[in-house]
Amino acid sequence: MKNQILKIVKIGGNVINNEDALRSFLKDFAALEGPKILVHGGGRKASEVSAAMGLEPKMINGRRVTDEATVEVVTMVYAGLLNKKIIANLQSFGCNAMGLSGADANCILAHKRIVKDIDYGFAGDVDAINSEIIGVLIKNNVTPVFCAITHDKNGQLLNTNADTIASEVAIGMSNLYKTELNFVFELKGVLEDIEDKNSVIEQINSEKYEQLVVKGVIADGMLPKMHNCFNSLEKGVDKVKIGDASLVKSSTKLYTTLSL
Ligand SMILES: Nc1ncnc2c1ncn2[C@@H]1O[C@H](COP(=O)(O)OP(=O)(O)O)[C@@H](O)[C@H]1O
Ligand SMILES: CC(=O)N[C@@H](CCC(=O)OP(=O)(O)O)C(=O)O
Repeated sequence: MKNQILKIVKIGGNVINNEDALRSFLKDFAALEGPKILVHGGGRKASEVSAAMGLEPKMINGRRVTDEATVEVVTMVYAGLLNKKIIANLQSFGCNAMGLSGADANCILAHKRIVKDIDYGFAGDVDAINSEIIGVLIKNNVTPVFCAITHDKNGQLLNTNADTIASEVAIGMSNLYKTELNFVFELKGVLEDIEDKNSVIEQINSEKYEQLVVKGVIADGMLPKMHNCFNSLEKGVDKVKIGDASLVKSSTKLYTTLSL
């Protein structure tokens, strides 16, 4: 099967929060030929729902501090509302999708994120991807759709950055398939100047990446996204691209390609 290309596409919270943009993206994703996996975030919606419930959203270095009440909210938002809404839309476009958290069929095993001096609470770092069971779904023409929830096999659900899930799933699946990872967000790619939406940097290798970080061109959510891109290339993913929703239709030539 190593001659087949598996596409892993990740969509972020800003696309998900726009009803029309989401539906249009899902229509294009459904039409994508060949084996594919969708990974979705939803950070914006989770922050809105948390705030409405009187919980103040708190992010550190692009990751959500997830206390006991917040892990319940993110599970309801990611694994419930958003995942099922996405599945229903994909079904409407003829794509036989199945919505999954990392706990379902033990697809994504994680452990509580431990970082010196920062308590992220119930945030998870990925340990293992069950490529065998995911492969069985794909071979049976079922498209897996993962949300940003994993588990630790001791009954604890964990909130895991959706970019990290996408890159770990791509790495895990590269023992079975050639893998291409696409990060879809609201901009056309990684920008040289954040104020100029067309200033897309078309090629970034690891050397250029370091220069861009030092110059302060890459910041906020783009920092963990790029880190995940290079991590996946180092661990066997064949191709990584960052761009807007037209990336999936291959109707644009303007996007960022990452290389080592
Ligand atoms: N050089 C850059 N090019 C593009 N986006 C950048 C750059 N530096 C920082 N960003 C920020 O990173 C954000 C993308 O990260 P994030 O919000 O985590 O994406 P997602 O929508 O996939 O969750 C962009 O919305 C933008 O504000
Ligand atoms: C631990 C952690 O930070 N989890 C993320 C998961 C969702 C996500 O990554 O959503 P976007 O892709 O829309 O940003 C969060 O709760 O925001």
